Amino acid sequence: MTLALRIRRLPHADGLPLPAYASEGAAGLDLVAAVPADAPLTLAPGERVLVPTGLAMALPAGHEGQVRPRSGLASRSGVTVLNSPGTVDEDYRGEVKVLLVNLGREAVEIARGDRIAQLVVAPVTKVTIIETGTLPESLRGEGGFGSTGR
Ligand SMILES: O=c1ccn([C@H]2C[C@H](O)[C@@H](COP(=O)(O)OP(=O)(O)OP(=O)(O)O)O2)c(=O)[nH]1
Ligand SMILES: [Mg+2]
Repeated sequence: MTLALRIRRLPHADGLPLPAYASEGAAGLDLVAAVPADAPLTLAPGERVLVPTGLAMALPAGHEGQVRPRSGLASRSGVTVLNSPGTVDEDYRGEVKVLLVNLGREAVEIARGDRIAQLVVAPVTKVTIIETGTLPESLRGEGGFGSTGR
């Protein structure tokens, strides 16, 4: 099934490709950096930066956008999405931005049009909160954080 994703291009995304699936079966739409052509970003080791995509969107009802790292960029240079997976809410109409962090040992340059992350559109399950004094029993109980062994 294919849903429509309405995207508004902001002026600084002029001439850049819209998010696109890199292959027929790709799960994520690649997002590109909408930084000025004459002012690439340089990410020093340990530095983080909010990178503009130049795009605003209206996600399909009942869906979110997950901003995820690209494994190639991460393995090559150590650059990943700091708040991974970032959450784009269905009702967000501002510019989608990508919070990159350089976990590598060398500075990395991010130029206009570089594919920096990918957006996975996923259904959201909504719940109704019911406060209660007792929870249903379970086999696991309160065991967690390694309780089943290494
Ligand atoms: O990687 C991200 C994460 C978030 N957002 C935008 C869309 C999202 O709908 C909004 C809020 O994100 P989130 O709820 O993660 O941030 P918050 O710190 O809780 O801010 P808010 O108080 O605005 O919800 O910021 C992005 O553009 N990129
Ligand atoms: Mg929030």
